[in-house]
Amino acid sequence: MQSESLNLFDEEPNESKSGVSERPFVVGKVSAVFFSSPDSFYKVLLVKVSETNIDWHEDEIVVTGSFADIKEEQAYRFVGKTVTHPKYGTQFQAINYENATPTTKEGLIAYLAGDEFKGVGQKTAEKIVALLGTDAIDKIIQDTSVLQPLHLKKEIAANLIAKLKENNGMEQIIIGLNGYGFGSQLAASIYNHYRQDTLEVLHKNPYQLIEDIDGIGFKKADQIAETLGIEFDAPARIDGAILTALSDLSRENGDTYTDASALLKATLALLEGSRNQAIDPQKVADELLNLAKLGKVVGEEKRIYLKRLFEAEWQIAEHIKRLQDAHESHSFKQPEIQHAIDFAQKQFRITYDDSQREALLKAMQAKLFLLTGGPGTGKTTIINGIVKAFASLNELSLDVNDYHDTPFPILLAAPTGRAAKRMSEVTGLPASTIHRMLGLTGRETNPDQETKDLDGGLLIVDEMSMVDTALFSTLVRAIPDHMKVILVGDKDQLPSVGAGQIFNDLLKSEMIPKIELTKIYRQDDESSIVPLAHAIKEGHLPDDFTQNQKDRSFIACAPNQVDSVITQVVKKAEQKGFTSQDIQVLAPMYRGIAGIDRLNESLQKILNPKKSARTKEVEFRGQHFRIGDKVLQLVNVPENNVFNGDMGIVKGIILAKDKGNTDKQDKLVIDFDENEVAYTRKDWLQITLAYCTSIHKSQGSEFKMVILPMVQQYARMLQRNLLYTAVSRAESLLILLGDQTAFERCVNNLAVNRKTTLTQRLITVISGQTTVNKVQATKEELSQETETPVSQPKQEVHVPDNELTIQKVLNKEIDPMIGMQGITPASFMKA
Ligand SMILES: Nc1ncnc2c1ncn2[C@@H]1O[C@H](COP(=O)(O)OP(=O)(O)OP(=O)(O)O)[C@@H](O)[C@H]1O
Repeated sequence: MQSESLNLFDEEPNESKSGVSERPFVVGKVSAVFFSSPDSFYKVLLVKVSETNIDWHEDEIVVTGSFADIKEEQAYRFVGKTVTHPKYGTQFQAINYENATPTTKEGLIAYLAGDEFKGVGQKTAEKIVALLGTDAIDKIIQDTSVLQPLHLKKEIAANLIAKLKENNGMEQIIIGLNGYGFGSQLAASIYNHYRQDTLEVLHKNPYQLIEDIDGIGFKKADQIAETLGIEFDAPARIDGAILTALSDLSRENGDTYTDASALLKATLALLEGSRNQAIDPQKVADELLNLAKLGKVVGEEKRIYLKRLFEAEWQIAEHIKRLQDAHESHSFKQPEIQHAIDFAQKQFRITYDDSQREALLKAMQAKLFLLTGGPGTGKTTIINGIVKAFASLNELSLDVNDYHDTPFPILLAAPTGRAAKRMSEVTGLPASTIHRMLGLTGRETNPDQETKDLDGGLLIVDEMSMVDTALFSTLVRAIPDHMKVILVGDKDQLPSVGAGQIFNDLLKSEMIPKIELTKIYRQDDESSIVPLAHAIKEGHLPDDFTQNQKDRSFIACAPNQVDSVITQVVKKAEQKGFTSQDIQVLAPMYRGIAGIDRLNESLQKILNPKKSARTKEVEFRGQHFRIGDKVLQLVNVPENNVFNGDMGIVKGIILAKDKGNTDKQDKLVIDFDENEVAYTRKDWLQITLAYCTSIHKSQGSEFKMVILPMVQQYARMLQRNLLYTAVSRAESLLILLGDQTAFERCVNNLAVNRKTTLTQRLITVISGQTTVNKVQATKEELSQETETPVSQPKQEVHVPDNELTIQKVLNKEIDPMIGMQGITPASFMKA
């Protein structure tokens, strides 16, 4: 059974005895499978060597690599290289393998007569081999009718064929994937996605993998394509590059669409960067048009969208309209609501000011309501008021113990675990992450992913500024008609990491009732942090910026001093009784002398030093983890109840060599608020040291003491919403340091608005007003339009050659309806 394996290996082949160069190989029976990864094809095998061309004089060798279902006592031929593992010594690292059994008649008979093939005994096996020879298996797989002359019982033949196909099918695929140089993890993702069609998809269009598999970029797909002989200007290659460029641009800039010239530039950079061959821009323009026809991208006016983001914006608008048009289970008259607000006031012993009262009234009257405000303006106070008033109007108990068999009727959610936890603390009610509430893992790639049905009368989502287009479209889709929805956030904070600026767009549309709270309450308690945050928001630094206050100070220093100044501040704070949990250093960038990586290294030395040579520690990608380290979770893993942005403490380190560690793997045990999670090495990518974290990752969290360096080296990161977000993370102490001009640069640099069209969609769908030429045309109008395309206004500006080509396409050929034939906004409604 020969496998197809392509030569993507970079190792030097060995010179064989015959003088023909041969790759290092080991042939032998597998005597034990030491380790088999549960979620990839990675395995560690012990192989009894029968033949090899490497310098090896022992009977057995450990072979590692990516293998399908390996059977003990079967022989395989492994191709790869020898490596020396620091702990386990010399091993053979297989890059590929093939089944070496059975090559002899006897071997094949014994194999077919084995337990696996029910009903096939020694006699039948002999007959099969006598008829079909030693390549019987290949013959049967290729054409099952070759078995007919043997008149086997129907079930026996069917089982034999199915088993052979199953064994060999998967094996062939893994062998094929190995041949393309995929690691075991990626091979598992690819196999799980395409199953038996894996190699067919890969051979037909390797660029398809970029769209379907996380972790496969253009370069990797292009490498495979090149080995398959796909030409540098093949349409599939250009399509792959356009789609990658479009998605990269939206990820880098947070935009939901891009323009032709940026897309063309990025596409050409990918194409020419990967194979160093010039491409005619007209070809890219032609393919863009083709992708639009196929519905993979959508062109509208001068905007080019990835289909999923285009649809997501429409879906959001349509679902918001659906929710606004529907009625709540019970609606209440104004005096009843006022009464409920008075009741809440009494309960909380507070007097709401006029705008807070208005917020409460509107929230209770509207089906959907937006609440925004800076720190300390009373957002949480209003959330509490809404919950109380809603419960009293609907005569609901707020005691969770009263709900045994029915779900709690008020849903509270936030985008991060920490924000959800805070929400739960301040309301005294259960709150969860949006992902968990929807039953999502956060790793979904399908935009139409099914979610849990939401149940209840009221949904409040906090920290809305962090919610991106993809998540929000999934969320609104899941909200039932009768549910009241309150979206709360601070519009001036950093926008979401993913594409879009949902909360800002919702506010800007003027289509949804909203209130902005501006009166600062926390100021009364002499805090100077909250007024600083508000001054930054308004675009200036207060006069006393550099003067030390009770709760805030500024230390001027050069970039190369940032590290040592922070270390000194932290040492002092520690002496004063602050723990590493209380102190949080925030910085905008990972790299550089004042970057997060460097600061984490220094902070770890102070807050959790290596006490002696015997201190247990593990190393991963340049970071050392010790017991007691503060770490940050970087991705959502709902199975373990840990989410992106959660902070934990390393509670245990279990080494592979430790006695009693049965699975022989290094493990870190991390405690997230009494939820202990074990991470094996392959999961360590999910965590990082967290003494210093990025400002983006700190969103939705607050810390007792925040230390914030700002230096000119942070360059393009120096933006107002970044500084504002960082400053408003501090609960009671804020230490600013660095270059005053860098702080000034932040406040003067209003972040550029992201390119999105949600506001337009909302206006179009809700008010029926047309803001975009064609998007709300009816189906009939659309079909007419496609016959007589509307030409776009000519561009007067001078554009370079490349851009001219694509502009030409945009102006003449891509009419606004591309990708929308037969589609109305209602088509984006997913029930
Ligand atoms: N009308 C009011 N009268 C008196 N105190 C108030 C009033 N509104 C809010 N406060 C108080 O002001 C402080 C800040 O309010 P709250 O925590 O609700 O603001 P926030 O907008 O949620 O702030 P942050 O976003 O920083 O968490 C709280 O101590 C709260 O009790």
